Amino acid sequence: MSQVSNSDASAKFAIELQGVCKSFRRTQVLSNLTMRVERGKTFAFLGRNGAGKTTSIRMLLGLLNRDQGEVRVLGLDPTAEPLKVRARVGYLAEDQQMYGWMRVEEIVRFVAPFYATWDHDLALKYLREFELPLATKIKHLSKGQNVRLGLVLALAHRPELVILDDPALGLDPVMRKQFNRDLVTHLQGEGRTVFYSSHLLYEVEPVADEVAILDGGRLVRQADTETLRRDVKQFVLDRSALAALRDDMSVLELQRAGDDAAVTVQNASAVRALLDREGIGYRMNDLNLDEIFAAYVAGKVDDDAGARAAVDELAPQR
Ligand SMILES: Nc1ncnc2c1ncn2[C@@H]1O[C@H](COP(=O)(O)OP(=O)(O)OP(=O)(O)O)[C@@H](O)[C@H]1O
Repeated sequence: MSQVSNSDASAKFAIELQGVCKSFRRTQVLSNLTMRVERGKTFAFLGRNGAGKTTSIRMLLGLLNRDQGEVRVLGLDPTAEPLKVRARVGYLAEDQQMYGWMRVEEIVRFVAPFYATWDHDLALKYLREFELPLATKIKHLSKGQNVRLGLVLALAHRPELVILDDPALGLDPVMRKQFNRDLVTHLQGEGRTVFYSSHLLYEVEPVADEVAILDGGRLVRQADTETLRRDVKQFVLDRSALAALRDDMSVLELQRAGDDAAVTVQNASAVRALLDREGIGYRMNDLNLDEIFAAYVAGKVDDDAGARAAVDELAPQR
């Protein structure tokens, strides 16, 4: 089993979780979560509501203790050194509430002293670029302006790692797009690591280098986006051909389409080679990340045995 890093300066990974478990009372919320985020990457942390994303993020920030396992953020244990971690991390919470009575310019001055590395000129630059009115009280900002202000406060101390917890929650589709554009413009390409949690895959698809899919507190897949697109495909083939593939498909989802079966697999090149070898006709469909995400979290197939049972159910009886 690999070990987590112990030196912050040399840590290759901005985030490392090793065998992390967490329960609230008797409910297990995270089960043996192991995940690594390389520095400089934009990493999408995906899961449906309640999958355990916020719980994981609270651990990364040292706000919550794990029951088991190891956590390192920039090489530091956030439970042991929460302040050191917070000084180097920018954090934007979902639905972040700020002091409504403060003016934009006041909250920037209020937050600045918490960070030794605060760059006031940078804060002003972001405020200008995001067209945030300095003299307006926070309670009078629109939702979109509020999220952008949160981003300014999360970025102006030039953090090495930025953690965004469903940041675009509650924004309309146009604002979400704009927010992602802001993100790309201001974060990517500066060597920063961005850890972006969301339950909307299409939202992060254009910006993510790598994706982790969390389902019911378990990591079901971590891969770079290109690999996911290459490996996960849908095959449409005659149901009678299913039996030949029964033991060699890594099935995520299986649907009947008349006499055909539509099978989403996570080992497309192997399945393709097998079908070609067996002379079985098929159509192979590319999937977008939304469809891939749905196959992992909504597909009825949990494991190899489940996949075989599903194939048997769908294959025509002899
Ligand atoms: N303090 C707590 N006490 C009890 N249960 C909790 C607590 N915090 C979270 N949970 C439960 O843990 C599970 C995971 O919650 P979490 O907020 O981490 O999910 P999430 O993936 O961030 O979901 P969302 O997208 O809805 O924010 C949920 O079932 C939630 O009800």
